[in-house]
Amino acid sequence: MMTNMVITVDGPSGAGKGTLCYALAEKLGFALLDSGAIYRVTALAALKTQEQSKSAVKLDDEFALAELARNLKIQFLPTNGEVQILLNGENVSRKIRTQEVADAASKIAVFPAVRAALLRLQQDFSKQGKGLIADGRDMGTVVFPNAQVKLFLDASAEERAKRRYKQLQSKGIDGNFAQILAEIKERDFRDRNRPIAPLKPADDALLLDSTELSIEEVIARALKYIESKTA
Ligand SMILES: Nc1ncnc2c1ncn2[C@@H]1O[C@H](COP(=O)(O)OP(=O)(O)OP(=O)(O)O)[C@@H](O)[C@H]1O
Ligand SMILES: Nc1ccn([C@@H]2O[C@H](COP(=O)(O)O)[C@@H](O)[C@H]2O)c(=O)n1
Repeated sequence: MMTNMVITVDGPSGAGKGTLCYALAEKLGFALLDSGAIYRVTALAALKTQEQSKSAVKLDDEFALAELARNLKIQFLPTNGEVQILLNGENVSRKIRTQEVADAASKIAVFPAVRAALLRLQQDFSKQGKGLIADGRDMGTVVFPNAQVKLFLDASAEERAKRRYKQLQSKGIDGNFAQILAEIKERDFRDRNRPIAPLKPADDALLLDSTELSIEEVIARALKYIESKTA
């Protein structure tokens, strides 16, 4: 495998991108970019300014959000097989996973100035002297258009909501299935219909529908495709 190889994995929320990307990074010894986490941290930073009443950055203020994104003090710290995410030195790895932050992330992600402010930060992940697995919505279309391998992982909204529901249950949280499904559909709609970098497969991406596939089957198919592209 080439040391500067980039493999992109795009798709909607809950399709299993994070699970697949983590497995691929482990298997191939590649670095990992969780671009959704970057949008989530930016959203959290904006929400935090609203807790302090002065200079609050609103979620519809494109240019204040972009300024915030440009000055983001974000760190990714590999710790015991996981990556801790720090914002201004504070570990926000758990805080960014709430539904409130997910929603806020998808609202601020519609703005071109915010996306432009975060572009270089994401592209720099490919400069670590090893291959990169990039997880997101526009990895294959905008951030790494020249990636050697592109995957688009999908699943029905109902299946993705079931997965989220189970995931919450496994953490002892009693979710509401109808509400989870509605939130997934709402985020899908925003991500797919925004004018800039909408969620869609790159022309040269392999489409993988995981609705009927186990995690192991998805990983096996992805690896087979990567091998076929790099042989
Ligand atoms: N093929 C699969 N079959 C069943 N469950 C799956 C499958 N792939 C992933 N899961 C489970 O679905 C849940 C969501 O997966 P994951 O977090 O990888 O999705 P995602 O696409 O990264 O979502 P997001 O974009 O919102 O971060 C996890 O609990 C994961 O274990
Ligand atoms: N490349 C990306 C990645 C994410 N987003 C937006 O962030 C939201 C949260 O992403 P998760 O993958 O962590 O769920 C997502 O709904 C998108 O709106 C993006 O625009 N581009």
